[in-house]
Amino acid sequence: MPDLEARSPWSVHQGIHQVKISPPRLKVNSVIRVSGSKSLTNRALIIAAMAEGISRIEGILRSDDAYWCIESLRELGIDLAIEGDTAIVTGCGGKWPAPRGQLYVGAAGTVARFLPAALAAGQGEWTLTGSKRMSERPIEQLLMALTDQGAGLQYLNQEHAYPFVLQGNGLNGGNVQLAGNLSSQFVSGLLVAAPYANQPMTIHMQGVTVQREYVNMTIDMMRSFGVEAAEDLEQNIYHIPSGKYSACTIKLEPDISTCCYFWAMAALTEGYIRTEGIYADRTRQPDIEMLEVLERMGCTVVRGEDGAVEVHGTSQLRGGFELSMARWSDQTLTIAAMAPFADAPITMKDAAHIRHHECDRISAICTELRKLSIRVEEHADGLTVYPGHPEPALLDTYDDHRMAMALSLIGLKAEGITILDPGCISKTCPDYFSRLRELGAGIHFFA
Ligand SMILES: O=C(O)C1=C[C@@H](OP(=O)(O)O)[C@@H](O)[C@H](O)C1
Ligand SMILES: C=C(OP(=O)(O)O)C(=O)O
Repeated sequence: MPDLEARSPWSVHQGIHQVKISPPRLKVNSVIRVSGSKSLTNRALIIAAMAEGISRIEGILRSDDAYWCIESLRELGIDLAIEGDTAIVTGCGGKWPAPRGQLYVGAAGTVARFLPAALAAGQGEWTLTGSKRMSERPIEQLLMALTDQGAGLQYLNQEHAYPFVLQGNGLNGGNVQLAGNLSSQFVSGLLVAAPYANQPMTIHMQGVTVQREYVNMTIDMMRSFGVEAAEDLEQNIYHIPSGKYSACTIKLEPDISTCCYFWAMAALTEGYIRTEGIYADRTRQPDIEMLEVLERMGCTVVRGEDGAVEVHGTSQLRGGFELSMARWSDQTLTIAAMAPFADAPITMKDAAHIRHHECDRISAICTELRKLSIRVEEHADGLTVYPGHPEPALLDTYDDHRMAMALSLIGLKAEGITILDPGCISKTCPDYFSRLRELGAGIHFFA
């Protein structure tokens, strides 16, 4: 059952239980403007809230994940105005105006993992709660590190999990050990808060950090607000000097994870999609890797100097390869949805940690592809999908926006695809189905 409490006032399709997607009569052919990156939006909002001065963040994402970030910051006493897709944030210099409060993070991993460290750097006591799924997602390694750094933690249900009461006593700084094998968000959260520690901090990462590009996005955002964190890949450490963020005006890149669905639509329908505002050779967003895979599948991709990306689809998608999703695992589901239409099997691996995302994504996508009579093999860290003709089916989406958006792609090529709980897309892309309709797909909602 979806946790509807996590659907914010910015969510859509309330009371709609199913949506049937039918293939467009014509090939998609459109220019798409995608909203700001969810990951960049929540980084910029939290850092701006900690900064000295008033920041202007242009191109924010208006979705559930951003909404709960904004609401949490307002609950902390931050003066935060939203004008269209611009946020004006009056920073507190690391001293949260409201030293007590109830913070709800929804289903947003970025808020759930970034806020605790930012609070621990301050003084106060707050109760943090989240969606049902958030209480099942890993956060122990981060909370252990914060405890070592001086935070007080009282768990209200399961140990080392949401919900909990956090007492901020300031961060000690110095050496911190942290693992990144379950999520890159733990180190991102600690990095964001580290400048406000009582002394410079050195984070010693233990082993491999998944989706490490997101940590680079964090470091870049910190730099935009005036703090330079140093990364030593050899020693697997991050060193953060003491300091404060300075307010700035920043324009956020579009969300490339969302762009991937539209690029996939061109691939699947032998159509054409142009997105703008993305400099493919400069972005840190790891899902940009999708473009190379679309080329490998036979599409033509143009990476414009002007920030335009064009994807031209092909009559027959090519398969017969294996992909490591370690760097860009959010697109595992998108690739899996396209794979039945390739001419040979596609294997995705190195994505075990997505079993801890909005749902156990490997198990979920295998289950739903089998409902479509697609042959699929589940592996501990991924899956192999074989070519096939999806049969009509009613598909579950597990309260997971990426399950809903990926499975909907199948409806652009196969008849009879209906998915449950379309509103779950509100986590990062509330206008997804209206966009699909604009592109010519048949979209029929059922209460
Ligand atoms: O830091 C971020 O903005 C994100 C990090 C990744 O999570 P994990 O590192 O937990 O896989 C990614 O899947 C998520 O969509 C956004
Ligand atoms: C895993 C995701 O989000 P988060 O971890 O930020 O909730 C996602 O958007 O696919």
